[in-house]
Amino acid sequence: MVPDAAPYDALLLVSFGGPEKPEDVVPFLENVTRGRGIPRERLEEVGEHYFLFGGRSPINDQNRAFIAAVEEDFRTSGLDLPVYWGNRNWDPYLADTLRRMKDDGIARAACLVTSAYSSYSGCRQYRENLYDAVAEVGEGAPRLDRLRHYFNHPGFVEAMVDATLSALAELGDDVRHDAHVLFVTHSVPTAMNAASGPEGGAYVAQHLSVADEIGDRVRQETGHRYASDLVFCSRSGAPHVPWLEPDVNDRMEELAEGGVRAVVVVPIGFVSDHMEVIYDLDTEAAATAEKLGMQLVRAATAGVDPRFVSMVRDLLLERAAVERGEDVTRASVGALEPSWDVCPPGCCANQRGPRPALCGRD
Ligand SMILES: CC1=C(CCC(=O)O)c2cc3nc(cc4[nH]c(cc5[nH]c(cc1n2)c(C)c5CCC(=O)O)c(CCC(=O)O)c4C)C(CCC(=O)O)=C3C
Ligand SMILES: [Fe+2]
Repeated sequence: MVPDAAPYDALLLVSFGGPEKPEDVVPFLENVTRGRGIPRERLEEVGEHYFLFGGRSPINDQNRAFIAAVEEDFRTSGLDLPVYWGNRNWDPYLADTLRRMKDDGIARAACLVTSAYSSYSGCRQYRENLYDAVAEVGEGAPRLDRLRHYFNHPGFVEAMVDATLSALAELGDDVRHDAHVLFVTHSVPTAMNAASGPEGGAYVAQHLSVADEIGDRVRQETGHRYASDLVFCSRSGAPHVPWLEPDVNDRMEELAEGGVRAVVVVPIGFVSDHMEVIYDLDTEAAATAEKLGMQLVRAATAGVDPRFVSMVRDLLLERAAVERGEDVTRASVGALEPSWDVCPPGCCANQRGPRPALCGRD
C-alpha cells in the first residue's frame, strides 16, 4: 500500500543551525543570544569552543546526513514527499526556505524540530520563529504543522537503549558492573523548566521518563540495574540566575569521591553530535574523567539510526491521518502519554512576554 501523506506535500526539518567557518562564529553567536542576556565572558568562552573545532559546528552536516537518510527512507517506503530544511540561527534560514517552498508550490508542510522535549528553547521559541518566517514570506507561504514531541517515541528511545548498551560493553570488564550511568541534557534556567509544557515541569519530567525507560530496558538486556542520575551540561546565563543542576562534571567529582570508577554518559537531550556533545561532553567531561582517574564512555546520539530515521515517517503519517480525520494509534514508550499535536495555551511560555507563535492554541 502506498503511504498517504495527504494533506501534506512536504516535510520541513526545523533546526538550530551552526557556524561553518571561523568568520561565521561571532555573527552566529549574536544571532543566538540576541535579547537573551548572556554575559560577554560566556560568549567569548563559547566562541573558543567553536574555534577549537576550526570554527565549524558539526550540526549542519549532521542535519544534511539526517535529511539524506529520511529521503532514502521515504523513497524505499514509496512515500513521494520532498524534504526541506530551515534553521533558527544560521543559513539556511527558515524564511529563505519557506520562500523556496512557496516557489516550488508547496501549500502545506509538516515540521519536525530537532529538539525532542518541551521547553521554551526547544519548542515555543521554534514556534515563534515559524510565525516570524511565515510573516516575512507573506502571501502564499506554506501552512505549517509541527509534529509532536518524540522523546518517548520508540524510534528515539530504542536507538538510545542500544547506544547505552554499546557504551557499557566498551567499559573494562573490571569496572563495568559498578559503572554509573549519567543521562545528560542541556541545562536550562529553573524558571524555564517550571514553565515548560502545559502544566509546567515537563522538561525534567520528560527526561526522567526517558531515563527510566532506558534503565528498565538495560536491566532486561543485561540483568543488572545500573545506578544512574539525570545531569546537565552547557549552563549559560548570568551567574545569579538558577539553572538546572547538577552539572555533569560536578556529579562526576562526587561519584569519584564515593569510589565510582567508571561512568557511561548518555546524551538523551541531544539528537546528534553537535557542539554541546563534542565539546561539553567529549572534551570537557572527558577531561574531568581523566583528572579523576575514571573511565568514561559516551553513548552515541540517535543521529541516523534507522529507527530514529523511520520515526519521522511514522510521525508524519500519523499526523496526516489525524488531519484527514482518521483514528490513529500513537507509538510511545514509558510512563508519559504520547505528546499533543497542537500546543495547549500557555505551553512553554515565553518568560519575556507573549509573542505570536504557530502550531499552538495561542
Ligand atoms: C534546551 C536547549 C537545547 C536542546 C534542544 C535543541 O536542540 O534545540 C539547545 C540546543 C542547542 N544550543 C546550541 C547552541 C547554543 N545555545 C546557547 C544558549 C542557550 N541554549 C539553551 C537551551 C538549549 N539549547 C538556553 C536556555 C540558552 C541560553 C540562551 C537562551 O535563553 O536562549 C548558545 C549561546 C552561548 C551559550 O550561552 O552557550 C549557543 C551557541 C546548539 C547548536 C550547537 C552547535 O553549534 O553545534 C544547539 C543544538
Ligand atoms: Fe543551546
